Amino acid sequence: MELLRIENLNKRYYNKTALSDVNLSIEKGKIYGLLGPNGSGKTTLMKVIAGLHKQTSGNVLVDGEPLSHKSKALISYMPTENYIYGDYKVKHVIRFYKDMYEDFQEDTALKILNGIKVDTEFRVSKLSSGLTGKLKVALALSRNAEFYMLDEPLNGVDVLSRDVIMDLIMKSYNENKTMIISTHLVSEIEKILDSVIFLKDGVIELQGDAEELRLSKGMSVEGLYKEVFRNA
Ligand SMILES: Nc1ncnc2c1ncn2[C@@H]1O[C@H](COP(=O)(O)OP(=O)(O)OP(=O)(O)O)[C@@H](O)[C@H]1O
Repeated sequence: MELLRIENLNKRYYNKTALSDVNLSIEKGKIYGLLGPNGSGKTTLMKVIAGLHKQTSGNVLVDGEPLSHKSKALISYMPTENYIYGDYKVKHVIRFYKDMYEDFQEDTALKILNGIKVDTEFRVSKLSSGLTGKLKVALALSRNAEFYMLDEPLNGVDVLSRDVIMDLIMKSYNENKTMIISTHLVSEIEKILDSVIFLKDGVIELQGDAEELRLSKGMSVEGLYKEVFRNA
């Protein structure tokens, strides 16, 4: 069943075209990889879907309806930038999320943070970049949302932390949840993706089922990515 439909979406910042005639259908219960190099438009696309940027033209429909307060509440969006106030202790961030989001599950957050050894008495500014990355993902996944968008969750964290983050994503996923994960670290993320979207200079270059693409093209998604973006 379709959760999100994007029709003829264009986004321009002044004279820069960030997204050009994007058409997409996102089905419920799947994990999508939004893959592309720096500047390809991944963050812009997520911000438009999250309702944080207004498109220049085109339609974004969630459950068949244009973006609204109601549809935005279904989406748990993790921005790529470090948005958490550094002077807060982790426990204050949790309180903030609890106040901010009706679907935030404090017990889940505390369990995840305990499991990944993030002390809630710690100040956010004192966390390593690996722990900050894990905290951001843990907060986004602790919302009982229908639709998760994680923008570059593997960026700036070491290889071991990447494994922990992927494990968190897989443990919180179930067939009632839909996820879009953006990254340029394709080899790491490939194994958890059902479907892939290649974005190049604001244009969807390729999209499809990850397994079907591997079979039809005779290579991994990473191999395909390198082929498509080699001259980007
Ligand atoms: N606020 C803005 N004003 C002007 N141009 C912008 C703005 N935000 C993004 N852009 C431009 O739009 C294009 C797409 O940027 P975007 O951040 O969406 O790409 P991205 O794939 O997420 O890249 P990255 O991985 O570097 O975050 C880039 O050329 C970028 O410079």
